[in-house]
Amino acid sequence: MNNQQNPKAIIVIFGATGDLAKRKLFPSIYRLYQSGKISEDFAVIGLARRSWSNEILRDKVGESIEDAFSSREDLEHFKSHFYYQSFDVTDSGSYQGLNDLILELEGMYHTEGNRIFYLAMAPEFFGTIAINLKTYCLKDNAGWARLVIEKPFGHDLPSAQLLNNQIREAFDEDQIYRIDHYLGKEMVQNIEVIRFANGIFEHLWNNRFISNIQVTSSESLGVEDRARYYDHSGATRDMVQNHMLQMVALLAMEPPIKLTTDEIRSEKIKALRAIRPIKSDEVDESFVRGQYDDGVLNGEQLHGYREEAEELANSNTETYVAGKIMIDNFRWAGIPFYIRTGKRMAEKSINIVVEFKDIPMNLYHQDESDRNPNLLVINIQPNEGITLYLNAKKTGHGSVAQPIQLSYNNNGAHSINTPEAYEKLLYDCMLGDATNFTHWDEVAYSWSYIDSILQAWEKKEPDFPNYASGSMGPKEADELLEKNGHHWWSIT
Ligand SMILES: NC(=O)C1=CN([C@@H]2O[C@H](COP(=O)(O)OP(=O)(O)OC[C@H]3O[C@@H](n4cnc5c(N)ncnc54)[C@H](OP(=O)(O)O)[C@@H]3O)[C@@H](O)[C@H]2O)C=CC1
Ligand SMILES: O=C1O[C@H](COP(=O)(O)O)[C@@H](O)[C@H](O)[C@H]1O
Repeated sequence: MNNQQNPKAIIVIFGATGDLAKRKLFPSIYRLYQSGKISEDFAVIGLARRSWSNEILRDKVGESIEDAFSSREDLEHFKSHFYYQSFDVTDSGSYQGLNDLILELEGMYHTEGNRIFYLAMAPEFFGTIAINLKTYCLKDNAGWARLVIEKPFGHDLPSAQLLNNQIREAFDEDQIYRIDHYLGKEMVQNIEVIRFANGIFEHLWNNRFISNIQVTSSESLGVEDRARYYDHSGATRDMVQNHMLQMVALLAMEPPIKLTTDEIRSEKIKALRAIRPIKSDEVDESFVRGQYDDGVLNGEQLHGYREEAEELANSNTETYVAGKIMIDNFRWAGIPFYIRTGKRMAEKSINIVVEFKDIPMNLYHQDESDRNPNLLVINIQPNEGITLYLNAKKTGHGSVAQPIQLSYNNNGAHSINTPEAYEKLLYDCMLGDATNFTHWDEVAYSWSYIDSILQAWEKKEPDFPNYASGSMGPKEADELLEKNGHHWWSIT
């Protein structure tokens, strides 16, 4: 890892006219600039087919950071670092022109040959771009070259493997930065610190003391204007294969021997490898899928998924998934990791609940139903913080125990913090720190796990829609936990 604090680089964004660039990348680069993390020595080249000019790109950049800039002068100066080139990634002639522009800007901005190629485009282009960058010697320069790849990384294991082979023809594994923006979220990064910097937790972090772990990422938004992508993907590929399994890996992994990229990744890989594969005839016992119907959320009447766009009218794509993941290793044997994620649910919330086992003889709660197990809750979004649920004496009532909460609130400047996550990850990439990016082996184990679930589902037509917009998902997701004597904890 390079410890240089003000990295210098040319950032080339493939797909600069798109949604991701506008909503996440431009604001993130601005915040890095504003906070002094990148100095004057950077330039951004935006590429896409439409015939924009530098001025048009700069205007768009300005619009995307409208609420954030500190002064007009500062904004104009920042925007002047942006350059646009009309570019078709499938046209080899374009790459020579890009090379010329990069060389010119490297001279102007003294970026020492450091280059980031950020692929903010549909994944079918990733392989072509990577190979062309090699063919036209764009990656063989005096400084470092890094390739940032957006999700989805493939559609299943074979397509991900194919894509990876194409990319690896041009770039080494340590030059590839596969983005999972959940790994840039402050409280997701906090999981390791909470676990490995606190004796009270790490000693209890196993199947002797933990009853179950629940990971929820619920969204109140629906499919919005991403129907074409989403209907081809569904919640399992969109959220479970990456974000949800990454959080499970961080919760389940063994302590790394050092806080280095390789050691942390190696422990995450081992955790993912230990996930028990699901046999196709057992999928229904462990996984539940759903699709949202119409319903009411915050007083607003909402359409069901199939009414959101014409092409969704007969869709059987799942917008909700809940599952029970078992990890077959010494630490976790027998302990379920429950996950759930879905669109158009009652609220936007990402949280982790670690439910501890009860003590052998509870003197204060003899009736099973009125026990309050100790919980460790990690709130990731929109609230950021940690809460420990304990039992303490009820004041003035003899020996009556009541649940209390010890809370730490980390809510800072960012409540809905996706751009902030991108900002951190982009900076990590500039520093050469790949810890919070996914290694190919993590991607491969995750696909291999979910492929069997998806294949089983493909064979059976679902009974959709099966949950109301504004609810917490289908009732089968509650039954999934009830079978084991558990229930979802409702945490806000
Ligand atoms: N948007 C989001 O919130 C998220 C997006 N992602 C991923 O990021 C990537 C980009 O997504 P998003 O920005 O939403 O997609 P968009 O469809 O909004 O943008 C696609 C971009 O690709 C350009 N493009 C398409 N074909 C070509 C071509 N042949 N040559 C050059 N440029 C081309 C388009 O510009 P033009 O038409 O001018 O050529 C446009 O700039 C995808 O992989 C997506 O899955 C991941 C997480 C979240
Ligand atoms: O990757 C994705 O994530 C978002 C949810 O991200 P969050 O940071 O707001 O939790 C999801 O809406 C989208 O469908 C998916 O592609």
